[in-house]
Amino acid sequence: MNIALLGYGRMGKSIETIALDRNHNITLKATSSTTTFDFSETDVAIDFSIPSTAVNNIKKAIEAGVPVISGTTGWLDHYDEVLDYCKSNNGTFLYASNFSLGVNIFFEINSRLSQLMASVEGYDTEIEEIHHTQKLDAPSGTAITLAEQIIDNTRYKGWTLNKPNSDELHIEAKRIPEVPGTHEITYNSEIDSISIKHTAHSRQGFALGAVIAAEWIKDKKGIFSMKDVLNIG
Ligand SMILES: NC(=O)C1=CN([C@@H]2O[C@H](COP(=O)(O)OP(=O)(O)OC[C@H]3O[C@@H](n4cnc5c(N)ncnc54)[C@H](OP(=O)(O)O)[C@@H]3O)[C@@H](O)[C@H]2O)C=CC1
Ligand SMILES: O=C(O)C1=N[C@H](C(=O)O)C[C@H](O)C1
Repeated sequence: MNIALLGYGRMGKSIETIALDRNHNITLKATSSTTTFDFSETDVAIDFSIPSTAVNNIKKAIEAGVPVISGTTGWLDHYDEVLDYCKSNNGTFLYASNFSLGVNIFFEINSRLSQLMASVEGYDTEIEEIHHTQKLDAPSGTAITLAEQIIDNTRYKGWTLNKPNSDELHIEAKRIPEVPGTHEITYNSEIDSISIKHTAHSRQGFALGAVIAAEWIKDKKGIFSMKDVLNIG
């Protein structure tokens, strides 16, 4: 399979290593200085770029008739616009805030735990995410997905990075050098605490998940999620 990498930073390079190991070819390595995207030999585009350029990258791939998967975070205010663009161009698109198998299992656990906690009184919930200091967005896309699951199932009406009101779920975003990505959800009461935590030890899981998603989506049409790829949940 021929893969175009839209973004050739930490993730783009990790994806390249795994894609080559799995006998794929890289046809484009786009960075901030790339002026033209040549998709003529491309089967699937993988976007891991920066929040301000992700929408444009995704639309360019869709316009060229190339299925595109995006792991870039921090652009979700434009998510519906991208879905509309994909539908009106009969394109193929998949976004995941986190491509690792472990985190996608963690999403299922988080959803179930929040359903259980919904009927129990006396607990306050908090999410903590820790990432490397180069990360441009806060909170992480993964923390937003986790928060949305909790909000869907419990008394919380929204999330905040600031001091929360009683109906707001607090997300604490910490930046520490070299941390690939850690997410912890804690339910605290006077009596006890319940925590679940996912710790990425490297970027390998994110990159492998992205390549598996690209292999899966290659000849498909429509809008998909990692639940479709991994057949979980
Ligand atoms: N969903 C998931 O599983 C994961 C998501 N992420 C997300 O992926 C994104 C990328 O992360 P990471 O690789 O660490 O970031 P990096 O900063 O290492 O890489 C970003 C890349 O995007 C490039 N870029 C900037 N502007 C453009 C443009 N106009 N067109 C194409 N490429 C461009 C940069 O080019 P240049 O080098 O010239 O600046 C760089 O190569 C982030 O949003 C991060 O949150 C990260 C890990 C996992
Ligand atoms: O920027 C990162 O590095 C990561 N970003 C994603 C996010 O925002 O959730 C996924 C992962 O945690 C690493």
